Amino acid sequence: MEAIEVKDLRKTYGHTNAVDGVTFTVHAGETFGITGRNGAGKTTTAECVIGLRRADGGSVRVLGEDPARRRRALAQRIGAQLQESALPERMKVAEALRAFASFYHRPADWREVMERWGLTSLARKAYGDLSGGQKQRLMLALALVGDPEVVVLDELTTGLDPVARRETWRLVRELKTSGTTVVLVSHYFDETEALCDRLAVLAGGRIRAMGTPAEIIAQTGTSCLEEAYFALEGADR
Ligand SMILES: Nc1ncnc2c1ncn2[C@@H]1O[C@H](COP(=O)(O)OP(=O)(O)OP(=O)(O)O)[C@@H](O)[C@H]1O
Repeated sequence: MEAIEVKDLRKTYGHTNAVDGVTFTVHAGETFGITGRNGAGKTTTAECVIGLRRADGGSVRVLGEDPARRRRALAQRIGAQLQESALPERMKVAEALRAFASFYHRPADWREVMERWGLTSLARKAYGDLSGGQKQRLMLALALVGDPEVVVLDELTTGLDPVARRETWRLVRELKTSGTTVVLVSHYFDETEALCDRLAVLAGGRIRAMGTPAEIIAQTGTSCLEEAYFALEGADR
C-alpha cells in the first residue's frame, strides 16, 4: 500500500481552480515535495491530504483511508505543521509538548522528543518568547510527538535565517532516516531539491513536472531545480 494516493484532485474557490486535476503517489518512507510559486495550489493540496479541506473532485487516500471521512482516526497517524500554526503566547515549551502528546493514543515520549529536537533547555520558556527558529523547531516537534507515520510540513523554513534553515533541513533528513513519510510543501526550490526524493512542481493548480530532482533538472536541460522551474514556466508562455 502506498502512504498517500491522490487522484485527479480538484478544489475550486469561487471562480478560482485552486487545484485542477492533481494526481500523485507518495511511497512509504519517502520525502515528497510539493513546490511551485505562490498561489500554485500547494497548501490546498496539502490541506486535502490531511483532511482539513474537502475536495470538490477526485480522491485522496492516506494510509489507505479517506482523510475527509476518517479525519479523527487518521489524526492519530498523521502529523502536520501548517503555515499559520501558532500557540498561546504564554504556553511553555514543555507544557505544549505534554498537552499535544495527550491527544494521541500512542504518543512518543514527549521528553525524548523535546531532547531530540534540542528543546530541553527551552522547556520553561513561553512560546511568545521564542525566536522564529525556535518556534519552528517546536512546531516540528509538536507535529512529531504523536509518533506519526506521515508528516505534512508546509513552508517549514519561511522566515528563518540561513543557520536555522540548515538546522531545520538536518531535522527533516533525520525524519527520513527514522522511516517517516514526509510531505514537504515549499516554494524554495533549493530546499525541495536538497531534501526530497521526488517532487511535484505545481503551476496554476496543475502538476507541471514530477520526478526526482535530478530527473526534472535533466528533462529541462538545466543545472538546478530553480532554473528547471523557470525553464518550465518559460515553455508555458
Ligand atoms: N480560502 C480560500 N478562499 C478563496 N481562495 C483561496 C482560498 N485559499 C486559497 N485560495 C486561492 O487558491 C489558489 C491556490 O492557493 P494555495 O494557498 O493553495 O496556493 P499555494 O501554492 O499554497 O500558495 P502560497 O505559497 O502563497 O501559500 C490561490 O489563487 C489562492 O488565492
